[in-house]
Amino acid sequence: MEQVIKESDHTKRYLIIPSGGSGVRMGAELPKQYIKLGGKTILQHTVEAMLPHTDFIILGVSYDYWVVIEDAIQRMRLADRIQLSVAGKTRFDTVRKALRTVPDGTLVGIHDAVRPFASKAVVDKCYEEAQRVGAAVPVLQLSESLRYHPDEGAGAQPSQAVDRSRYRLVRTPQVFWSERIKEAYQQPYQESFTDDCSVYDQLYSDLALVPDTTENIKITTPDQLYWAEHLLTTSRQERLRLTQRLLSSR
Ligand SMILES: C[C@](O)(CO)[C@H](O)COP(=O)(O)O
Repeated sequence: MEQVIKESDHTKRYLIIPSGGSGVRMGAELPKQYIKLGGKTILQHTVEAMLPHTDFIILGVSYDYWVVIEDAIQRMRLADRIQLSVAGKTRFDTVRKALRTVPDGTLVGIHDAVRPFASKAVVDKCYEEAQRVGAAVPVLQLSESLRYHPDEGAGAQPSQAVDRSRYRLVRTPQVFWSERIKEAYQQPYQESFTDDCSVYDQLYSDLALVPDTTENIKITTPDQLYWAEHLLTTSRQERLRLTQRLLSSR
């Protein structure tokens, strides 16, 4: 008999962190998730930040870093809640492989290895909203103007201003009913799949947008390392206090 999965079944929280990327945009010798900030790799910061909000974490790791990561995990608290899965050649392959280990009828988030600053409130809200509607993603409103830039080349149209209020920047963790995103990841890869929602969109339209905080940056380029170091060395309370002081200064 076919198993019927209800909305209320989606309570267990899985999280996949694809960590097989090479990080060419950072221009460092190591992939960006293995750069150290405050004595720990960015990946370790991300795992430590996400563990309290999830039941199981699956790290998609390439064979080159397998032993090092396994060793780092052994020394972490709650190591039994983390498992490794072999990374593929692309992010899409890595997520597809890791999804094989996730049971149906659960919630599964997919989160960038280089986003260690997702807030507790936003992560919880993404899992809660995904449980309710099927999928949820943190997004940020734009505070700068936006232009549409058509393809270059002969006969190209000029660039155009667009209405920024209709657009959102898309962040992670992106959370789904596991059976839905597993089904979506059965599709062949397309270039338009820049994140997991774009894979999900092909089959489903139920997706909640959760307002994100600006701090949940993806550490991609060298200048973002400064921000990351600052965010890691000050607590949220300290930053709020400083902001209040600056706002009230004359
Ligand atoms: C998933 C993502 O962070 C959403 O904004 C983004 O698409 C990842 O991009 P990358 O080029 O794979 O780092």
